[in-house]
Amino acid sequence: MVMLIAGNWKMNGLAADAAEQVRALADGIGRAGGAELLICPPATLIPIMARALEEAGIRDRVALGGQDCHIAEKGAHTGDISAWMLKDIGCSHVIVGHSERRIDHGEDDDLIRAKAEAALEAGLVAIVCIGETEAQRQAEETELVLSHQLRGSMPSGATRENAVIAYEPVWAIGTGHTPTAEDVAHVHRHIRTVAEDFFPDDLRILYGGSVKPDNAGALLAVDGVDGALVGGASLKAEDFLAIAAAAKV
Ligand SMILES: O=C(CO)COP(=O)(O)O
Repeated sequence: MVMLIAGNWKMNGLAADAAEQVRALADGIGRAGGAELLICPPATLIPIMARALEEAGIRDRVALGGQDCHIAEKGAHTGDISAWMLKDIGCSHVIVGHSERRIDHGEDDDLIRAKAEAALEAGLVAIVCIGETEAQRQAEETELVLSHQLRGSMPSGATRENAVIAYEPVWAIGTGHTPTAEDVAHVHRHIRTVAEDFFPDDLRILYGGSVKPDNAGALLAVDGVDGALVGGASLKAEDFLAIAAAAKV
């Protein structure tokens, strides 16, 4: 199975950065091996990146995605962006339920599931994020929390083609700390078992949280890891490509 290496730029990047990163991606794309590449820049940069990737001749190698979407197609929702709008500007994917949205914007599982279902309806692949906090980990509630988030936030009708699960332990995001390979294997096995209960397909499960060029090989080699969702290290094309190069083929 081809791995998906996804970059989440979060709220980073101006037009000049996008142009520079696309140039660097084009220069180094040969190093990415066979991995499927996706970048989710801030919404402001999506059309700029789409054009730049096209001009650089690598639009078919790098997919684009949003970082969030509204549940409705359109309407009076100031500041929001719909899945259909993302599709319209060239996105194929959208991240929903990232812990930063769950925490900063109080998003709950019901809302995230509705967003994921809107994404599917609009023809996007929904990347649904789940993950335990440090306190939940300390309380040994990881499996319980993940089961609950999975059951609550996965869209009905999820298939291998239209949905991806991203396991992102909140305590590993932006901290430089990562779970051990054994822990990642154990958690991914748990997620797969829960997901199998209600989806016929074997869904892709990405690992996210402090993935860097120097640990990508070890994390991506873990049984049950189908790719990575990369934050900080995706902002530099060189690092992003090095992570992609570490993907299993
Ligand atoms: O939140 C993440 C990706 O969505 C992970 O971020 P970092 O790779 O910066 O830890």
